[in-house]
Amino acid sequence: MITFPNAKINLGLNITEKRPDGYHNLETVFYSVPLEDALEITILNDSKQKFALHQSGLEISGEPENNLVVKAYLLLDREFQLPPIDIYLYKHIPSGAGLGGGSADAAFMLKLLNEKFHLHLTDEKLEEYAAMLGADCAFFIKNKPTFAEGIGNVFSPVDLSLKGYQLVLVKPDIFVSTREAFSFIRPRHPEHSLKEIIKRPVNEWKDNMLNDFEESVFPQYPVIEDIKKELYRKGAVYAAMSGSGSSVFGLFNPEEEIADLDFGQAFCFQTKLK
Ligand SMILES: C[C@@](CO)(OP(=O)(O)O)[C@H](O)COP(=O)(O)OP(=O)(O)OC[C@H]1O[C@@H](n2ccc(N)nc2=O)[C@H](O)[C@@H]1O
Ligand SMILES: Nc1ncnc2c1ncn2[C@@H]1O[C@H](COP(=O)(O)OP(=O)(O)O)[C@@H](O)[C@H]1O
Repeated sequence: MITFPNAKINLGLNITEKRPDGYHNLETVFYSVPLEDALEITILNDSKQKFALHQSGLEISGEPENNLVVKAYLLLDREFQLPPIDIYLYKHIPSGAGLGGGSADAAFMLKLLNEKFHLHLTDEKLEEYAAMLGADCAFFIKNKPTFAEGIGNVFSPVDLSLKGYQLVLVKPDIFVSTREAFSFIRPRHPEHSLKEIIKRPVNEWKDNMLNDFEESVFPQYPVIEDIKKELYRKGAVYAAMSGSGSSVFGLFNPEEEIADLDFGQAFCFQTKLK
């Protein structure tokens, strides 16, 4: 059985408070985009091992045991004693990009196991498991436009469609650690809630919607800011860093002719949103 975990972008991100547990409260809107990994599982007949992870595509740092798809499998295996499986992961979503690729893989693995092994878990239950694997992981269970608050795990639906807009995603060869990006932030409450700003027309977002991580990440990596400026020069109606970086996305009007994009060696993905 195969599935295609997709990336997300953050439309606005305000870091409002540091909590006693070291985590931060934030406000953001998660929006799914069709940049996808491929994830397949088959039953493993060699019962000496619980799982075998076969990885291809972009490299993922760390040991297989720390891969979030494995953590997702082991989490459900503890509860439901699942058969051993082969896991095939084709990685296309860059890591350390603020695109939630690892979190998407984990959430899609939970959904895949639920379906393959007829576990009958509801979306709400799957969200509970996903939240144990990463702060933004649960978003990918329903995978619909979502306003997130708390540590990024308290959700409400957002009535928003960017259908028809052209998306350009650029990821320079820079890995931003989410943990490190948080450590440079001075949290503050925004003047206007993102919940209100997101309801305004896309062409008003530029002057109103902020990603607070830009303030801490841009001075450290000016290349990332340059990409954002270039996207605006090319006619983006809105451009911003996604999550804690290092990817930057631009939204272009449906009829806009985007000319001569050249981001050198950076990973670049372009699509019309559906
Ligand atoms: C902040 C966001 C916004 O989208 O960044 P991106 O990962 O997308 O860049 C996400 O919510 C991130 O979610 P996720 O990447 O799952 O975070 P986790 O693995 O749970 O946390 C990584 C580290 O970031 C810090 N962290 C994370 C979330 C949060 N609300 N406050 C924090 O301070 C903690 O130091 C934690 O150890
Ligand atoms: N399946 C996976 N895909 C990507 N990264 C993974 C995966 N499993 C574990 N990781 C680890 O998670 C970290 C963050 O990856 P990812 O969630 O893709 O980035 P981001 O938090 O920037 O959206 C990486 O450093 C990587 O080592």
